[in-house]
Amino acid sequence: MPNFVDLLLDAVFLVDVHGRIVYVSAACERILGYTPEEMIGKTMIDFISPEDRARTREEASHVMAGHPRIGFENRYIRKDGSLANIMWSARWSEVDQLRVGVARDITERKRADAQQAAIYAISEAAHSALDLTALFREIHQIIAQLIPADGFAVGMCDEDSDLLGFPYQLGGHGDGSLIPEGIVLRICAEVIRGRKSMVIRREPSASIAGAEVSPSIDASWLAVPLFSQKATMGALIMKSTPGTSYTEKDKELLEFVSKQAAAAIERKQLHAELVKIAQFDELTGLPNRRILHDRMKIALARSRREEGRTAVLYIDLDDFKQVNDTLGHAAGDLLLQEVARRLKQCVREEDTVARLSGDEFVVLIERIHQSEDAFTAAHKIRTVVHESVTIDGKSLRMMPSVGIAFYPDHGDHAEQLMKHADQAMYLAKKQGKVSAAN
Ligand SMILES: Nc1nc2c(ncn2[C@@H]2O[C@H](COP(=O)(O)OP(=O)(O)OP(=O)(O)O)[C@@H](O)[C@H]2O)c(=O)[nH]1
Repeated sequence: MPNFVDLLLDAVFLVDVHGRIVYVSAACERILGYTPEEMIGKTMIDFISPEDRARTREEASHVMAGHPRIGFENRYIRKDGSLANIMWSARWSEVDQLRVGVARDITERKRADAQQAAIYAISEAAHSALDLTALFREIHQIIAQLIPADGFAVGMCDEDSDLLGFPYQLGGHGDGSLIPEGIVLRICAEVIRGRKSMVIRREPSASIAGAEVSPSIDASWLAVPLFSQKATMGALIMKSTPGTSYTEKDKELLEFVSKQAAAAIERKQLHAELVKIAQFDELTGLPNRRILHDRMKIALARSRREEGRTAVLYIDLDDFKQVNDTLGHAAGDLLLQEVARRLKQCVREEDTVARLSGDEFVVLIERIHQSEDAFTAAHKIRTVVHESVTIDGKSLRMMPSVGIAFYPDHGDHAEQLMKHADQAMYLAKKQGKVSAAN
């Protein structure tokens, strides 16, 4: 074979009928780390990644049966233990009784393609995932395509308490339990605090945050921080499959993908925050008018189906303005929060307590058997809200006026019922007692 073959960037292999390498060009050293001398005389299949051996054997028989092929791909184990993705052009030479194969190293291209695909997939998931949990699940699946793992978890710092929690974790066998090992907590805390990725190989002597890793843990760990625009919001952590170890390359890959993952998580968190703002009253945390309207529509549809009754209680505090005027707006805010808390106490978990605006609240009580049930709730509300409350060292007593309207007695639709309950509340305010719509 003339020498110029050694100038080729691809490696040329000649393999005999028994699968033994009889010649390989110099490029094999650049691609696989072995010199031609180290490869010649060896069985080709032994260099192939075990998962790819069966289909490579099949492919070789096909070529040897006289079917030349361009584009077959498989993975080889390099001398340093890493994997090389190879694309082949091969044919069988009947005269020479040799398989001629040209091997192209496509590892970098594969990696770049996989990274690109992962980035697209993650930004896609940021839009399509219904909530954060769904997004974490998708991020896990996308990363699992790139880096094999037996377990995956997302650690997130709570912004207020600074505590580390694991909103998502999955063991490799689907049992969901990656975290029994306290090691996960320690690695994540260390990665977040140090703002630096970590690869823990399987050496039993490895120490994390001053603690010895148990020698019984037959796994390698890979963790990278998730950076938000402002701070480190959490970390991604992966546990390797038994017997394998993560490399610096894996770390670089996960760091690369984690940037996209962090952006997607941040976007989803912001979205969840906006949805919350749009649905809940900021001061009291109660559902706002919009959610009340939605829940009323659902409740009325259910009542219609079940031929049941639903009560709407319209509540307005008497002389609330005076609290603002005498003690200040901040004191008024505290009072409204306390009233919200007490109103929730007065009804069942499944009933809705909403704040309409200012000192106006609505309680929606479903599945009322008799009108008396709603009156009982209204009297309880008057009693509980009227109990004294201390604000800024001053003891106050509020009295709510409560008006009630019933489905189907006072209307079929939310708007009609609200109007009737509001009118009943005005009547109650005048009369100083609970009032029902006419
Ligand atoms: N502190 C505080 N006050 C608010 C808020 N929203 C509205 N208000 C005030 O709540 C008061 C409600 O007024 P009204 O219900 O008309 O007055 P009221 O004194 O309760 O009178 P009656 O309902 O007739 O007994 C107004 O002074 C508003 O400025 C809020 O979020 N915080």
